[in-house]
Amino acid sequence: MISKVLIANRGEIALRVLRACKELGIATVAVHSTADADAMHVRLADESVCIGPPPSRESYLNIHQIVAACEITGADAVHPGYGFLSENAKFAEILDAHGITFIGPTAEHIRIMGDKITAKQTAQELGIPVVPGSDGEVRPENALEVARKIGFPVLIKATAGGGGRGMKVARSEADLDEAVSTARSEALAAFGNDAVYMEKYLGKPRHIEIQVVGDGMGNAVHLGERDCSLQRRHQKVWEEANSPALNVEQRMKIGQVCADAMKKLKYRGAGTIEFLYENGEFYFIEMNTRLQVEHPITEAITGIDLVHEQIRVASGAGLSVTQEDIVFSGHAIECRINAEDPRTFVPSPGTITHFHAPGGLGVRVDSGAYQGYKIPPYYDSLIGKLIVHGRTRVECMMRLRRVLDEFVIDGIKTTLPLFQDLIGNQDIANGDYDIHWLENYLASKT
Ligand SMILES: Nc1ncc2cc(-c3cccc4ccccc34)c(N3CC[C@@H](N)C3)nc2n1
Ligand SMILES: [Ca+2]
Repeated sequence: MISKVLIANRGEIALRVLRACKELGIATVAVHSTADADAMHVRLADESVCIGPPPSRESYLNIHQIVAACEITGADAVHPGYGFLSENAKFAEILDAHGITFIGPTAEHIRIMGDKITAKQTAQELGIPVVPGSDGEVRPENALEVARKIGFPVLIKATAGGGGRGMKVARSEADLDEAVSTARSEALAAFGNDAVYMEKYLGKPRHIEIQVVGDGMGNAVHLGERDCSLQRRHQKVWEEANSPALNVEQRMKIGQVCADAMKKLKYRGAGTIEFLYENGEFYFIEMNTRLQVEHPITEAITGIDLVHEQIRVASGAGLSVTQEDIVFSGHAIECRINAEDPRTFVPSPGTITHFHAPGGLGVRVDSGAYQGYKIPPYYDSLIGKLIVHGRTRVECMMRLRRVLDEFVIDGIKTTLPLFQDLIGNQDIANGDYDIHWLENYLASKT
């Protein structure tokens, strides 16, 4: 059984993990940089340890400091949150070597899914539908042959990439050589690994991901999908559960395919299987071996606390639910609130002079912000997540409209006005959008 969890993260997700630990009666250790000393989760934690100066690589990414903080406090488990070290196989291995429980998948599974070529090969072996493409790495000498087999347009992706980093489109044979050599050199520069692979480029897909949880012993469940198509420069802005594009049959089918795959893999912990969805077909692109920012909308429609499940599984207690126990109820939408200008998206750090979170039935605000809190400029600009649930998408949208007008954050600029704009848009009301919709919409407004 786990007795003390060190939360190796900051901001809203650190508070989120702390809340789950407290509900389970588990002691909490917060770690923070000097810039986050007055963060909400540091105040609420049973203990806190300063692990370094503001730069992430000297604090939240500093494995030695985090392991030292475990030794000092006697923490017997670490929750990595998302980002930072959450998908760092070496970190998981080092914790294992110290006898400290890593609340997440095995280092082996983190590694397999972190390499996008092995991730795709593994997905295919497990019966998950994938995007047509190269079976493994492509090199300059075989790129043309592979592209002709796939058919243009093709997309070149870095195997060490993910989240949209290191991708190049080639629309014809004339573009191919340059696309491949540019992708390889950028991948080498960004990830220290120049291996690239090739896929059929899908023009107007939605981005739909399936939440799964496994107990590491061959049991696994799916918790439905999240539609994350509304993105800007690979930063998700607005996410929904369910997807407006799927019906119950499709949901159950792709969910079961993913759950069965996780059983075969004996996957341990929470995970997200990412698909592109186009013309009624699902195409696997990546798997994330971490809890994701947008997990609360899945919690809203299932009533299941995903961090509780992660901790249960890590402690060997197994899943608290079987697939039959899971009921999907209603619709949820998450709006990511960033300390950014709502039109230019330029970061807007500073001190919050007024903070009034909305409330009422079906309203959740996950944020570590408060009146007088100073947003540091060193980290990403997410300051909170607004999650709204309703019995139907229409009711959810009506509630979201009311809530957006109630939310007060003064002293800095935020992206709240963007959502007040989107909530009145006909395409959004109809759920009629793909991965390019938001960037096209924003471009049409300038
Ligand atoms: N074969 C093929 N065709 C089109 C694609 C288009 C994207 C993509 C491109 C641009 C924005 C996106 C937003 C959400 C999901 C995917 C994208 C894409 N991504 C971007 C991030 C990473 N998850 C994979 N892969 C693609 N793969
Ligand atoms: Ca990913």
